[in-house]
Amino acid sequence: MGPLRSVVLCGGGTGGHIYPLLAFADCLRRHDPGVRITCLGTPKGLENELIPPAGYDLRQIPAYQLPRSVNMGLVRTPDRMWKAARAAGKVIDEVAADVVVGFGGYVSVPGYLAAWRREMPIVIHEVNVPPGVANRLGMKFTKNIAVGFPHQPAQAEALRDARVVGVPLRRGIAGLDRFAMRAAARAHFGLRPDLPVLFVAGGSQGARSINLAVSGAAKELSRNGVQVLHVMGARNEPVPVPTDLPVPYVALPYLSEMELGYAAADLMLARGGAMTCAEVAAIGLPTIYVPYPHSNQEQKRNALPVVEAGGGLLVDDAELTPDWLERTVLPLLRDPQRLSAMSHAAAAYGRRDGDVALLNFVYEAVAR
Ligand SMILES: CC(=O)N[C@H]1[C@@H](OP(=O)(O)OP(=O)(O)OC[C@H]2O[C@@H](n3ccc(=O)[nH]c3=O)[C@H](O)[C@@H]2O)O[C@H](CO)[C@@H](O)[C@@H]1O
Repeated sequence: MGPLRSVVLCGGGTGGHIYPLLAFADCLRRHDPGVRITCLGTPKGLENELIPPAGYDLRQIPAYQLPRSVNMGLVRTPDRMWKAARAAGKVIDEVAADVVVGFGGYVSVPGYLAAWRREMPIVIHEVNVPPGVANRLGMKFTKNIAVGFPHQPAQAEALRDARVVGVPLRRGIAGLDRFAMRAAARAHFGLRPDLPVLFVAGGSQGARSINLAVSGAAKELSRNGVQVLHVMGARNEPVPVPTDLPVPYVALPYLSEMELGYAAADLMLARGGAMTCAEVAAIGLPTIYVPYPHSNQEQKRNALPVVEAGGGLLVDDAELTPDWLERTVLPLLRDPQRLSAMSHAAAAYGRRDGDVALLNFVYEAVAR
């Protein structure tokens, strides 16, 4: 029996907040099979599609509008947020939670408020380099703040007391030996074992500008012996790819087993979502980052540190053209030493043990 009997987890809205929650829940269950795990969600959030199928109890609380700024949120906390907080409190009481662990997204604020009112431990985990509004609100109520990556000077004040624990990753990715898995992964996708592979994935939704640039470069890449594994995004209109290519170009709408894509690849082309940054860094996969140009440059700020550490390259969305890709990808894939140096730099920046490090942090917070 571990030190915890019951834990309430909250995080929702986008996958970026739910995936680390699930990886953490799995870790908790592995280490402490007797602990009761309850998750909070709102009726329409993506959490409804991801959490129950993973085998965790999801309780609904009412949705409300998250204030745009942290100060506004505290000064004029809307009635609907308190209503949601009361509903979160009911769940916390019913399951006799020892701690609330939040991963951000609007569903976590009612959890933080309810736990604060009960003077019980709150732990916040932030995946993005710049913390989101929900977590910044929560940070007013606790000093138990864990972050996925070292913070940057701009966040020094908000994250003064934060501990860097890494990002909880799915076991299939955290435990991946991509070189040992390479041949099997390439065979799985019908790729040739002997030619380099560029793996393209634009985050959980896909990215149209990336799709267009890569399909535009398809002929030239293929003529130079580069195979492409391209996840276009389930919600994106598929971009046509030339059919008469001399080497395989495999296009998919979505890939549930991302570890197979990572294992097949020599080089990745990706957005800068926090989970993607954490995953490719942890497994040491050299990556060209094309951050989503909006949302307050959040993705650029996620990708920049690993790029500055030598783990990849960064290109602005507007500059990603087929021509840029050909000029960058072809020489890189012909330079195994450079790829290997990037791989080592990425792996030194990333970490695979974020789930266990966060669990230890939670144990400490509860014991305090
Ligand atoms: C446009 C936008 O606002 N994006 C945000 C969103 O990113 P978004 O959710 O798009 O991207 P992330 O990179 O954080 O996460 C994507 C996750 O989906 C998985 N995956 C992806 C494609 C696929 O086919 N199969 C699959 O399993 C990846 O392995 C990864 O675990 O949340 C992130 C975390 O808060 C933020 O950093 C991003 O800025």
